[in-house]
Amino acid sequence: MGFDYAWVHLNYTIPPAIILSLLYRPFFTRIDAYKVLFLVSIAVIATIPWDSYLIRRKIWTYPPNVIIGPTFLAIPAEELFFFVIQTYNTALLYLVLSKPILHPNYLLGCFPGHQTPFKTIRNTGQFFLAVCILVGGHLVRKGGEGTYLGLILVWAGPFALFLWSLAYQFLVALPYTSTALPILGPTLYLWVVDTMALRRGTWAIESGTKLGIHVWEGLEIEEAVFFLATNILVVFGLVAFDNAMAVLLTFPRLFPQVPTLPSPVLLIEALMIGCAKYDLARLDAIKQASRRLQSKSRSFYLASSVFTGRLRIDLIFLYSFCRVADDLVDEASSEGDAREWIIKLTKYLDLAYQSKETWLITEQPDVCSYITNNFPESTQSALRLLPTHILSFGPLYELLEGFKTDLDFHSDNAAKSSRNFPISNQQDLDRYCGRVAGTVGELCLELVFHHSKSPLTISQKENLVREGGRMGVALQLVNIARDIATDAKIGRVYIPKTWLKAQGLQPQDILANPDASVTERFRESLLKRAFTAYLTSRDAISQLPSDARAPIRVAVESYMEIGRVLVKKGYQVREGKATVPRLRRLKVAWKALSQG
Ligand SMILES: CC(C)=CCC/C(C)=C/CC/C(C)=C/CC/C(C)=C/[C@@H]1[C@@H](COP(=O)(O)OP(=O)(O)O)[C@]1(C)CC/C=C(\C)CC/C=C(\C)CCC=C(C)C
Repeated sequence: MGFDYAWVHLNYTIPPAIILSLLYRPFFTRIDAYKVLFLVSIAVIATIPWDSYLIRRKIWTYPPNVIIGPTFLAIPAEELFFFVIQTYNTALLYLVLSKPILHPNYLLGCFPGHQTPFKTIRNTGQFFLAVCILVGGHLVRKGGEGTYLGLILVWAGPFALFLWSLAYQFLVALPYTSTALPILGPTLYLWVVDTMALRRGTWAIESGTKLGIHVWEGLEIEEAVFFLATNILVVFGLVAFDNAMAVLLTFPRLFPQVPTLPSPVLLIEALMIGCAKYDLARLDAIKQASRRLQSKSRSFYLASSVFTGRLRIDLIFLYSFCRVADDLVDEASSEGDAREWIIKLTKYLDLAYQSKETWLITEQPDVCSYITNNFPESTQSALRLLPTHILSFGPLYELLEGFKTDLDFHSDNAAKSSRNFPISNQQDLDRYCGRVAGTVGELCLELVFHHSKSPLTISQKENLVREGGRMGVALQLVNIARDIATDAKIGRVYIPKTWLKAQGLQPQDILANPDASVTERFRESLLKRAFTAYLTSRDAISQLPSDARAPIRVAVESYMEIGRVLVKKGYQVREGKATVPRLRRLKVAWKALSQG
């Protein structure tokens, strides 16, 4: 009896497991737990017979003085633990690195011209893996020095071939950070650990069944291939799982109901569905919407990565619609054009909500053709994919009312001196914020309620919607406080005239000198109101369904952090706007998630 093998675990495999677990703990979802458990079970079941065979054939051995003692089918307990911990570590590293990824973005539809290169890649991979299996079989049959390598190839090859055939397209499309990195990182680490274990004599590879080739001094080629192959299998398994989930979540027409933890049969079914069945318009809309989110809002992009399932996709669609509508109005070449956009958007909502039976805009030909004929190409998918079957129309019309206030600042023919300033008093400010952002809070919550499994009573929902609306106001006040100078450049002053008058000022004074020291006083007042609203509504978040609680907290906190940065001053400015540094944003998200 000895503790050498246990010592390897204590020093080299358990510490990374603890570090990764602590790092990922706030992000860990039920589906993650399912994925890891699934992978670990398969790894253990698939490795036991193979490993047992190798030990019985004395291809590798454990001196009795390095293991504690208990064995299963000749495999020491420490070795069994190795299967679990290695799979766990590689899986967690994959999860950490894949967290920001929106997997539907990497699904590829059957576009003419796209398939040929992918088929070539698939065939090349299949050919390579088939050759590995055949070479492995040959080496095993021949016996002697190639036996160990042969046994690795015939064992790992078929699993790799199976997973590659199912998920090759995803494996190729995903960024290297979530494929190559979680394979190569742990592989290199285990090569180093293995070298040390072999040198210490914790385990020994018997001569006669190994090639005697070393990758570096002390690392046998077979050991190197073994660790590379096992990490490839773990990552291929996880990628195949995510590929299946992406198909299940992206296409509600193909899979109307997706259980939180889909069965292996359903996962395989999703992987077997040919891309010819994919809804290409929906796929393209998801890609466009997530690109829009990524490029336009750092806070909500970060927050979106912690939402899961179809709620994440629908929130991105909602963001995309809000952003497109806001930009159409804000970036119109004249006030008249902007008003024209609001009329068109109103007509679009009228059409989308006139029929109660159809559940998706994409299935309403009159709405689709209205969109095609009246909106720029780049905005059309955002309008078509707004989940109107889940959202009530009231907040959407209100949002457009809010945009009208923005236009009331302008008057094409008016001289600068006779500009209009519609925010006369605090009530006007509250009404405006409620319209452009309170509504967004309400809409977000409607999506949360729809996608959540936990039941809430009508009065609980009403209370949450009220608080969500208030939280939206808080965020908008932060937005206004941040953008005083950029808004002034386009002739807008959201500081109520009554506040200005109390300081002997008029909106024109802000336009003339938005960076004057007195502006700071108004910024402080706006932030004070923002934080009062935020503190009033913050506790309501803990009454949200458990799966949405932490992600909503991240969305709110990462935006409110802009307010905290503004309060402290000395902030970074990007494109004229105060920003929260990336690391600080990540810390905020991590802290918000840790609150559960
Ligand atoms: C995670 C995710 C994808 C969330 C999407 C949230 C969403 C749909 C935002 C819409 C944003 C938008 C473009 C709205 C148009 C009107 C507008 C400009 C509103 C301002 C947003 C700022 O967005 P922007 O892209 O300009 O960001 P930058 O300033 O450039 O960084 C607003 C400040 C409003 C945002 C308001 C909300 C997101 C509502 C918040 C409330 C909740 C989430 C509910 C909280 C629940 C309880 C119970 C308290």
